[in-house]
Amino acid sequence: MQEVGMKAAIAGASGYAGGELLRLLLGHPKLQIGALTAASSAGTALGAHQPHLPQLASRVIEETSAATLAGHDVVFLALPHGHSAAVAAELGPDTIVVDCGADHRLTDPAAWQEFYGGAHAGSWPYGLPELPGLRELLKDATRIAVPGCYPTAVALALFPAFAAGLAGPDVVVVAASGTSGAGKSLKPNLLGSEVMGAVSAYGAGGVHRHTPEMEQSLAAVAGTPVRVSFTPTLAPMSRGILATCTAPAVPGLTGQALRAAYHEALATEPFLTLLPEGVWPSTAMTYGANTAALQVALDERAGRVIAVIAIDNLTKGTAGGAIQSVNLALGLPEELGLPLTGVAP
Ligand SMILES: NC(=O)C1=CN([C@@H]2O[C@H](COP(=O)(O)OP(=O)(O)OC[C@H]3O[C@@H](n4cnc5c(N)ncnc54)[C@H](OP(=O)(O)O)[C@@H]3O)[C@@H](O)[C@H]2O)C=CC1
Ligand SMILES: CC(=O)N[C@@H](CCC(=O)OP(=O)(O)O)C(=O)O
Repeated sequence: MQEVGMKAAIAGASGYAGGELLRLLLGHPKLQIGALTAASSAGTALGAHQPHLPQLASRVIEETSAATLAGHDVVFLALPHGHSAAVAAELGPDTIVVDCGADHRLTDPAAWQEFYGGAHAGSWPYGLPELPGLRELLKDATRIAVPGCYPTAVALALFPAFAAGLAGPDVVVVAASGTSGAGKSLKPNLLGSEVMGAVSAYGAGGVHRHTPEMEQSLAAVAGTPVRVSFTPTLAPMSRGILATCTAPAVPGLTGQALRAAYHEALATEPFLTLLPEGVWPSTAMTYGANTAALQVALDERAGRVIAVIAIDNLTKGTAGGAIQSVNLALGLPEELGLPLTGVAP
């Protein structure tokens, strides 16, 4: 694979995920920014949509088509669900195609049908290198399915417990997300006056489309089916996810053994941090960084493992995670061009 002067196109360049891809790619030493494409904003300057990226302000957005995306080493698709498969099918097998949407994440067509509906496009290597076995799979991959933002948080929070056989398959997750998780288009529950000054639940009762994706990842680690009860909430912030994930503790588990398992699983992971004992994750710790901040505890009274994680939904939860997987696929250092530090306070 060529290593210098590689070009990346971004489809969906006017959106939130596209904007975060561009922000990170501007600092990537091996990937140059090629075509920028979208839909209704085609023909307009990027500066009208991503004013925080002045270096690219005069670049003109093109229509999303096989022709505009051709001739790139990497194509990032940051399009609404259901729009990636047709575009990807027209791109050559040597192009690395990265789907930031959901189209290629689920391996089970029945789960796709239940939660998304319509034809299942098939599954691609899942872009979460930290999960057992996936880092190897992503090396030399030419098609990559970027995980959903909530499923990224939940899989990273619980994989150490499942990999060590310390948790049972009855998972409960309550997670708060910033509003950028919903994309740029206007939605009634996302108007400023609905969001400011309030945290609200939505998509509860087993209906959120990220549920089967969480179950798929955790089952692969556990080697047994896993059930997830997931309740998302919206928090009055633009970015960030804070997920509290719990699962039954295996009999006899001690807090010390649980912590040791997390310590071991995370020790060599460049983007994952087990916080010092007593320090709990906050979304501020990972703002704009491709990192995850974790804490774990054993609730002895309830007999449950409690794992809390913070990520930035647009960075580790989408664009940063996507570039991390592309680095692997290109044989580059996994951390290349990716921020490892948050912003404080
Ligand atoms: N936001 C997040 O935290 C996360 C997002 N994702 C996924 O990334 C993808 C993009 O999300 P996000 O950036 O938030 O969404 P936005 O709504 O912010 O942006 C959508 C982008 O897609 C373009 N677009 C819309 N319809 C079409 C079409 N028919 N053909 C080509 N381009 C089109 C839009 O262009 P135009 O402006 O011209 O209409 C825009 O650039 C989605 O699949 C989303 O689920 C994944 C993980 C997290
Ligand atoms: C806050 C908010 O609305 N979040 C979105 C999920 C974020 C997202 O982009 O989902 P994908 O990764 O599947 O694209 C939601 O709950 O539908």
